[in-house]
Amino acid sequence: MRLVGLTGGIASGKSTVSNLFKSHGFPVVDADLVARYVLKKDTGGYNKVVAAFGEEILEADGEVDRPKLGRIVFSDNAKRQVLNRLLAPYISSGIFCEILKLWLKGYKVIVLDIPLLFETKMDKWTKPVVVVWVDTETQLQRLMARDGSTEEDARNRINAQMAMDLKRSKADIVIDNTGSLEDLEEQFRKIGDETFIIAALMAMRHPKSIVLSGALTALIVMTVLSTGLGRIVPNLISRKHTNSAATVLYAFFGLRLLYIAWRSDSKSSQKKEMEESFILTFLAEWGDRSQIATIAV
Ligand SMILES: CC(C)(COP(=O)(O)OP(=O)(O)OC[C@H]1O[C@@H](n2cnc3c(N)ncnc32)[C@H](O)[C@@H]1O)[C@@H](O)C(=O)NCCC(=O)NCCS
Ligand SMILES: Nc1ncnc2c1ncn2[C@@H]1O[C@H](COP(=O)(O)OP(=O)(O)OP(=O)(O)O)[C@@H](O)[C@H]1O
Repeated sequence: MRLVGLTGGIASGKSTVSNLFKSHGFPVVDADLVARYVLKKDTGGYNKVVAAFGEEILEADGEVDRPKLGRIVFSDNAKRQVLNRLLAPYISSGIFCEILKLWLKGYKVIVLDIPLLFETKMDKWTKPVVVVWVDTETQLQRLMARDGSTEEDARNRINAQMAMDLKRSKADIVIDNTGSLEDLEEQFRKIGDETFIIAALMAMRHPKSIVLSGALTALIVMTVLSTGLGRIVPNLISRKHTNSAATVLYAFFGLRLLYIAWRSDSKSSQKKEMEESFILTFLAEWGDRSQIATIAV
C-alpha cells in the first residue's frame, strides 16, 4: 500500500486539489474531517477539550463553537499546543481507521490530505509528498474571502503553521496554486502522470518487481528483435564481435548504474532501475548464445 501525502498552508488549495485526486479515482482521507469528528459532542476528544477550555467554548446545543475556539487557539500559541496535544491521539487513530477501511476495500494508493503533515511528522509515512503552494499575499486574500475573517485573524491562522516556503522545500511534488483554477487543473494534469507513475511504482511492494518487469520486457523485445534480425540479416555481426561489444557495454552500463544510484535520490533511482535493468538484460542477451541461436534459427 502506498500513502501519498497532500499538504500545504491554510487556504493554499488542498481541498481543491484533493477533489481533483478524487475525480481521478484516488481515495482521500481528509484530516480536517477527522478532526471535526473527534470534536463532536460527547466524544473522547470533546470531553478532554471542554475540560481544558471550559464550557464557554460551547454553543447552546452543547456542540463546540468552532469559530470561537479557533479565535482562542490561533491567537495564543500555548493554548493551541494544548488543543493539539489533547486531540492528536484521537486524530491519528481516526486517520489510521480511515486508512484501514480503505485498505480493506482493496485500495493500494491512498491520498492523505493533512494540513499539519510536516508539523506532526506524519510525512515519514507518506511518499510522495505533494505540497500545494501559494504566495502569502494570495493565501491571505483567499483565506479572508473564504472565511469572511479579519486580516488579523487570517494572519494568526497562517502564522500558526510552518512557513509555506519551508513546506515547499520538503515536497517531492510542488503544485503552484497562485494562478487560476484552470491553471491548477492544468498543473494537476501534468503532475497527474508523474504522481501516477511514482505511486504505481512505489505501490509495488518489492523493488525487485520493477527490475523483473524491466527484464521481462527486455527479454520479450529481444526475442522478437532477434527473430526479425535473423530473418533479415543472418550474418550481421560476428559472434566474436558481439561478445566483445556486450562485455564493454555491460561494464559501461553497470558502472553508470552504480554512479546513478550513488548520485540520485531513491525516487528517481527506481525509475532508472527499470530502464537500466531493461538495458542490461537487453545487452546481456544480445551476446548470449540463445539469442544467436534464435537469430540463426
Ligand atoms: C481550532 C478549530 C476548532 C477551528 O475550527 P475551524 O472550523 O474554524 O477550522 P477548520 O477545522 O476547518 O481548520 C481550517 C484550517 O485551519 C488549519 N488548522 C486547524 N487546526 C490547526 C492547528 N492546530 N494548527 C495550525 N493550523 C490548524 C488547517 O489548515 C485547517 O485546514 C479546529 O481547527 C481544530 O479543532 N483544530 C485542531 C485539530 C487539528 O489539528 N486539525 C488539523 C488536522 S491535521
Ligand atoms: N486557483 C485558485 N484560484 C482562485 N481561488 C482558489 C484557487 N484555488 C483555491 N481557491 C479558493 O481558495 C480557497 C481556499 O482553497 P481550499 O479550501 O481548497 O484550501 P485548503 O488548503 O483546503 O484550506 P484549509 O487549510 O483551510 O483546509 C477556497 O475558497 C477556494 O475556492
